[in-house]
Amino acid sequence: MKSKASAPGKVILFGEHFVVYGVKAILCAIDKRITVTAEKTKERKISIKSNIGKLELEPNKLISEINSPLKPFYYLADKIIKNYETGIKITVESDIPLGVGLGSSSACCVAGAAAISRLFSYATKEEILKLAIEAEKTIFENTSGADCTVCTYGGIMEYDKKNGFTKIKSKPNFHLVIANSNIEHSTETIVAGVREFKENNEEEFSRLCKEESKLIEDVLNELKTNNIIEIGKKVIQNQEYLEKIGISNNKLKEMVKIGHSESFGAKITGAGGGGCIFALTDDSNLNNTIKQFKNNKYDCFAVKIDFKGLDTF
Ligand SMILES: Nc1ncnc2c1ncn2[C@@H]1O[C@H](COP(=O)(O)OP(=O)(O)O)[C@@H](O)[C@H]1O
Ligand SMILES: C[C@@](O)(CCOP(=O)(O)O)CC(=O)O
Repeated sequence: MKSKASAPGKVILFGEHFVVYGVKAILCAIDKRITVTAEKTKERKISIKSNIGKLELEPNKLISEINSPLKPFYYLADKIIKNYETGIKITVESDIPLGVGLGSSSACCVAGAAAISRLFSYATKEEILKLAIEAEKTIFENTSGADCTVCTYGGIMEYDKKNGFTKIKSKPNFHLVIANSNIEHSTETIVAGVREFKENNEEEFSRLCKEESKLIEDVLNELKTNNIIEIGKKVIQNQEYLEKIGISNNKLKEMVKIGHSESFGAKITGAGGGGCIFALTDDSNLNNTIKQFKNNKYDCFAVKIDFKGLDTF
């Protein structure tokens, strides 16, 4: 018997970095997925195969001793097979580029938790989310859980540190054109850089947090009526705030400019310093926005918001 599950990636639409200091952020799931297949094996081993490599180990190893990007899967399999006399084989298929802020790690943890646990018993989405966050902590100890939450439930969510997650009811029909800078970035290093900026510019940073909060409230209002033109203006404004805190660079600025030329607005998504930007479009300017990136030799692809979240089959 095989158990299969897939989970979407995500983008941060608004509020990255400021969210670390208590401001709300808005995230959405995207229609690019990771699919995980799990099956029981007679031999008591955990074997994992993915496009990024392979791992085969006995159960009961210490997670801290495993030096592999596949360790979240090992963590999940080891935990779940503890009470059973079985081995497990896991296969990962992905259409989410890795390490550029599009939530590949959360999609892996959510799809992995669902595929592996449902091989043995029915687990609710809440239980799967809890397991997925534990697995993600084997890579990022300080994860807020926001990414795994949006990958599990799909749609658009607001999130803040104090109040957690609230699903946003509207179902906007926009397309996001995502362009990849192909510059690797470390979220941790960039978050530390922003902390330094904050410490050296307390007043300015506090003002920017207030402006970002106001911007997010405006976006939440505009989302009720799907006002893409106004939302696009907020995208541009949010990018200005991100520039001020120093997470942009010449390449990202150029990409934002290209994205902006035909769309309603473009900004960095995620930590910055590298990774991706998105341009907000609808049917009227989607193709021209893609054309602009392609003419300038940038990798890009269009996504829509995923309203399904975790899927098991
Ligand atoms: N195709 C894949 N196969 C196996 N693991 C993956 C895959 N894609 C992502 N991962 C997991 O997610 C981690 C990447 O996480 P991260 O650098 O945060 O990227 P992202 O920003 O895409 O989430 C990898 O180290 C690995 O643990
Ligand atoms: C910069 C930050 O706000 C988001 C980081 O996003 P990502 O890892 O690039 O998806 C950090 C955080 O919220 O923990």
